Amino acid sequence: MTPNDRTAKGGGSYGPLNSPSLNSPEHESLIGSSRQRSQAYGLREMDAPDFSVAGRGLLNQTLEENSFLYQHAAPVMETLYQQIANTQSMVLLTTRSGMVLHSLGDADFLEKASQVALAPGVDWSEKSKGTNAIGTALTEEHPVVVHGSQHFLEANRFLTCSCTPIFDPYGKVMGALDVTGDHRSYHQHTMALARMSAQMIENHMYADVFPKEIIVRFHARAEFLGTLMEGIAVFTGDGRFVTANRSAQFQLTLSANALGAHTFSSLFGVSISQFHDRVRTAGTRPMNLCLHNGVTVCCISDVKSRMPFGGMHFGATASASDEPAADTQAKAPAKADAPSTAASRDAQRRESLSSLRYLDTGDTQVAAVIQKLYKVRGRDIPVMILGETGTGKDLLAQAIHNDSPRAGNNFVSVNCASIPETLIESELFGYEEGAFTGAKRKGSVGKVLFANGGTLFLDEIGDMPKHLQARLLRVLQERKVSPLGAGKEVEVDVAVICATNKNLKDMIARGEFREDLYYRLNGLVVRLPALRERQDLEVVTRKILASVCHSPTPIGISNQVMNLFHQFPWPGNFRQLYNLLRTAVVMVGCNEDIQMHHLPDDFLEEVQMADLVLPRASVKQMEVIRPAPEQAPAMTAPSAPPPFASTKLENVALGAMAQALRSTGGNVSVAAKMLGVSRNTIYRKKALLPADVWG
Ligand SMILES: Nc1ncnc2c1ncn2[C@@H]1O[C@H](COP(=O)(O)OP(=O)(O)OP(=O)(O)O)[C@@H](O)[C@H]1O
Repeated sequence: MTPNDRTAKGGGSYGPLNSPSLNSPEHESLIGSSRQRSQAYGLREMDAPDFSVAGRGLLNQTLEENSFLYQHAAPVMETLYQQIANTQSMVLLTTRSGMVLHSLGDADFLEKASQVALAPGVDWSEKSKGTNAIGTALTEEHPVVVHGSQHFLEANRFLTCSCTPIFDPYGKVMGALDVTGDHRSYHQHTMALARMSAQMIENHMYADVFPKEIIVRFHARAEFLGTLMEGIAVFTGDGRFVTANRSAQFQLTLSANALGAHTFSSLFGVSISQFHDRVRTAGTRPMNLCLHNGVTVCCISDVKSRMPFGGMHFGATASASDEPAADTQAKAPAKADAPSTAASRDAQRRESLSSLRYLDTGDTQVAAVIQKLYKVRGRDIPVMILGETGTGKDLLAQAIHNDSPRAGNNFVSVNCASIPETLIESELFGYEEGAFTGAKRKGSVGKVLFANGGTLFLDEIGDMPKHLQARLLRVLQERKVSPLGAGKEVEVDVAVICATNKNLKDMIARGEFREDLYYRLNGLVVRLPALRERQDLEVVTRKILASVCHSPTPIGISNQVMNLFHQFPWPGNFRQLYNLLRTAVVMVGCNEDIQMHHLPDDFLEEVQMADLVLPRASVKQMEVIRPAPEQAPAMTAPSAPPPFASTKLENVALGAMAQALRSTGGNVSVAAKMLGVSRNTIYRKKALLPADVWG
């Protein structure tokens, strides 16, 4: 379904999708169709609900697959929950198939909800539970309230549920957000709250789904920018329409399908390069643009820079995919503004962008690299960055650019390994209109010219085909480019940074890399240390954690895990650490410290294969369960469990929870206090605990 279809289903409203009001004819017909489907699935009203919970492996896998959804939804769920706290309700997040991923709720109500298995790992699709808000909203791809007796299964009729699908920026359902409560506590505003929360999640996703594209946020009234009402439209670097949210479609008075035929300039009346200039001048202030339909809107755009730890800030950055079509570029592409304004802008930008200073987090090798780079700053000396995969070469290149006087112009990154060999020439050097059959109608300026005035970053330079190495060398020596089929040369002024994890000298010896190009590129050679060599592992771990966990309380990491991190060889370097922490944060839910059992099994397998042994002392420091000293129940304490057996640790944790619950007659609040964990931690494991623990 496209956003356009959603518009049709939403009855023409471009605000939050409306659900048909309770007991209206539309609502009754929707419930009626759902009941028919429930019967067709072979369900009977008096059936006991299917309580089965996905096994731990499947739940973990599902969490991992849905980690993007979870990360965006979890903080919004917290806010939503705060608004409905103490109303005998809970908030649930599900996958698009209806499996519950995460739940937050009032302790009393959670007890009741657990009786009908409203818990992570349980399937609430229509097929499994018949008419219910989650299953029905997902089937209808529309917000739905299912109240009391409208539930198909008798067992669920004490509930009132308001659920709305969550759509990805392309209009595909990716999950659902549900508020469920006791049917006596039904409130008509609950659905609106749920829908607004879902819209908040949807709007927040744009920046992460489109890290390289141009995102324009606009509204006729400046005060609506940054709110749920703002229009969001996404364009490629050369101005092609990608997608837009419902508000944008409404303001542009065009459906998503119709928008597909438009470009940035046909909708906003200015070319992308003019727009960039205006963004630079306006800074973070909204600027006025006139839409194609004559409506004037206030607009902001974050033309982005790739930041370490996932941050995004204002800046002029282009990546390999941001190449402008030749028609939007002047013959000599964008130069820096006048030096005086450029200087003050650069100063501001340096504060906000990924900068060398930002990468200096306490490792002496990195500090030495940064010192060297400061010395050549602004000298246009070619920099060659060496380092294993994932050590941050790309990030360093970006920081060098952002800290240079060229920061006001484009940073163009070309991954020589990922462009097909047949395309690399035209991608780099551009082509003239009609240069070859099938070429874009207007031709293309190519990455090198697009970087004019800025920085060209040649990543994986060792993978550049030999015949193109000669052409690149000529460009670097003569500072001129001749696009394919152009028959003329265009002057170009770029700073060049290249990176590789190959040994270029060996390649030269084997005749695979040109020696003359090597010496042209290696003005200053710097090597980024592997993560296992760095002394600032703890600092970077905490920084990454802060960036991947959006919880107001910083997430911690247990000593045991940190000890393991210190011993692990990190073959994938930062990339591996980043992905690992992102997954662990999903497992831990931003409320506790990361423990061994939150680490993914494949990582623990790697650990075992690397034959690492943790000191026994660190095993004893295990903080999975931290009982209050005086009240510690006689639990199956982990005197010395095998270091990396995550399942065993999980069992220890479950054993402790079971004992604590038994000793408190099933009182979750007291048990949680005894164990030093949150109530939600226990509820999350509820399905894995034996039935007799509940008193
Ligand atoms: N100093 C750092 N602190 C935190 N995260 C970092 C750091 N350096 C890199 N990263 C993160 O690690 C990942 C890989 O970084 P990057 O792409 O710069 O590495 P690379 O050396 O260019 O990798 P490759 O050789 O595979 O292209 C990115 O997600 C990046 O944000």
